[in-house]
Amino acid sequence: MSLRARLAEDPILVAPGVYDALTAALAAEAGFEALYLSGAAVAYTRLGRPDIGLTSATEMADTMALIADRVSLPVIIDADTGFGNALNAQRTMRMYERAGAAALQVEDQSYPKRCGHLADKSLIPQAEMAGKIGAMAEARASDETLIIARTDAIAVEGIDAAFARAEAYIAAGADALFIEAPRSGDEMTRVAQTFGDRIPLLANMVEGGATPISSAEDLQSMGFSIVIFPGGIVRALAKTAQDYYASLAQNGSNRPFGDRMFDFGGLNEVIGTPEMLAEGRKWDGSDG
Ligand SMILES: C[C@](O)(C(=O)O)[C@H](CC(=O)O)C(=O)O
Repeated sequence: MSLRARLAEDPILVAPGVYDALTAALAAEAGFEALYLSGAAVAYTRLGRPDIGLTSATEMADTMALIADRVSLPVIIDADTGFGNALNAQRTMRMYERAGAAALQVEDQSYPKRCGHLADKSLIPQAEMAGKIGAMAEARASDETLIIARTDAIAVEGIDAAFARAEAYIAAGADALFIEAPRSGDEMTRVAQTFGDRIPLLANMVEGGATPISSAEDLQSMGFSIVIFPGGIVRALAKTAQDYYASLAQNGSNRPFGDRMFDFGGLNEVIGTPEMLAEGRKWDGSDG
């Protein structure tokens, strides 16, 4: 089923954040139907730096291609601002589509952008963003590659302006809508009531961010069609890594941490080592 068709159906699509082929494989194994390749998670892990527009389109496209080579799930990729004007956004669309993305999320921040849950954001004009969406729609090779239009206007211009921008982005051809960082349950409900029955709506759950955390079930009953948990995996892994290194530094051994980590065989199972070695033997001429 195409992502577009899936978004028209219940239940809400839960797309966990991933940032490389390993996290994508683990999320696929857990049974998710789609993945979210988070720009924040790539900045956190590849650069060890915040989500403030430092990562490049090429780094994201490379990551996307590695994930598409490893898992066959649809991937929603964070295209940030499209990395410039409409022409840059068209190039980003073509690159990400070739790398295997099923949907691109593009936002109306001015460059350099920042995480939607940080202060001091700024926006490009509404008409310029509408043009960017139209340009991306024209550049895509397949109409099944979805454009998820994000507005960051709530924190900058207020919720009414955010809704006006969202209307313009729908008119420009957005396939789904992402109104970033509603600040209360009440604002979440307003977003859902205004748009939920007209276009697939995305909810963004950032632990400790501006929006109260709700369960997928509650978001579905509000009227949302997709929920992403973009950075949760990095927050979970970073905490484990910090504890792991502290334990190793203190003990000079991994033994005290043993019940919190895979051993050699355990990780090999996860990454498919037995299957790959068997596949290699099938082709290496050793079977006679
Ligand atoms: C969705 C997001 O664009 C991302 O990069 O994953 C971020 C999430 C985050 O910073 O945790 C966002 O701007 O909300």
